[in-house]
Amino acid sequence: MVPLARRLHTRTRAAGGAGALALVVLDDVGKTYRGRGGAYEAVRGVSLDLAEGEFVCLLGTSGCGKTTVLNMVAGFEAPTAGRILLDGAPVRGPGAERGVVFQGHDSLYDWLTALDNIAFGLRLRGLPKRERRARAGHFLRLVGLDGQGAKHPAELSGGMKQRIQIARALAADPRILLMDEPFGALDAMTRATLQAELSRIWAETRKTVLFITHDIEEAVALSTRVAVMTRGPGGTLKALIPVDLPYPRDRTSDGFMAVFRQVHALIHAEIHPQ
Ligand SMILES: Nc1ncnc2c1ncn2[C@@H]1O[C@H](COP(=O)(O)OP(=O)(O)OP(=O)(O)O)[C@@H](O)[C@H]1O
Repeated sequence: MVPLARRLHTRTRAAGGAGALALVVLDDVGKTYRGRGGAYEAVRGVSLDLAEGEFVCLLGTSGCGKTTVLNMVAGFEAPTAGRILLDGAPVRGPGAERGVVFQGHDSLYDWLTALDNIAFGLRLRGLPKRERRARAGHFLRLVGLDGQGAKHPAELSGGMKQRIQIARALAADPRILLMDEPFGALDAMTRATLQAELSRIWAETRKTVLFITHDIEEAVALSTRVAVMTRGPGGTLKALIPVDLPYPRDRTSDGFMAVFRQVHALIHAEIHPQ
C-alpha cells in the first residue's frame, strides 16, 4: 500500500499545487455534532490541500459547514471522520503557526490600546518589551493605522477594529491565517477597502490564507482558488475554482465577470436545487 504522505503529495501535484507538498491537508474530513438533540452531520468528506502561500476562500450558503471546517483546521474542533494534517502531522489542537481572525471585533481587549492589543500575544511568547512595541508598530502601519496606536477599542470604528485583529494575528507571525468572515459585519465601502488592504498585505507577507465568506465577489476578488461547498447538512466540497487573474483585481474585467458567473451558477444551484 502507498504510504498516506506519498498519496497526499501525489494528489497535491495532480491538483496543480506547483509540485509542492501541501502545508495543510484535509483528507476526507467529516464532522458530526452530538448533543442532547441527537446527532447532526455538519460536514462530510471534505478533501482539500492548501499549498504554502495560497489564498483559498471557502464559499457556501449559510449553515453549510464553513466555520466547522475552519474550526477543525484551527484545532478548536476535532474531526469525527478523516484527518487534517499540518506539514504532514495530524492537527491535535490550536497552535501558534495558525492565526485566527473572527467576524466582529469582540475579541479585542477593551482596556488595552490598539498597539497593546497587537502586542499582547507577543508578551505571552516572552518577547522583550521594546521588541514587542516595535513589532506591533510595524503591523499597525501595515494595516494602515499609523498614529492610531494609543486609542482604545471604544474609540475605533468597526473597520479599524477589524484591522487591529488582522495586525494582531499577523504580529504573531503565523504560517497560516484562518479568517472567518472577517469583513462580514462591515459596510460595503469599508469592506471593499479592507479587501484591497488584505490583498496587499497577503502579497507582501505571502501567508497561506483560508478565508470564509458567503460573498461571491469577495471570494473572486481575493483568492487564488475558490472552494465552493454544497449546502448542509453534510456540507462537502462541490468545486475548486482557480482564479487566475492578476492582483489588484479589476472587478469589471471580463475575466473577473467570467469567474464570478461560474461561481454564482454553482452557488445558485445550491440555493435553488432542481
Ligand atoms: N457545536 C455545535 N453543535 C451542534 N451543531 C452545530 C454546532 N456548530 C455548528 N453546528 C451546526 O452545523 C451546521 C454548520 O454550521 P457552521 O457554523 O459550520 O456553518 P457556516 O457555513 O459557517 O454557516 P454561516 O455562514 O451561517 O456562519 C449548522 O447547521 C449548525 O447549526
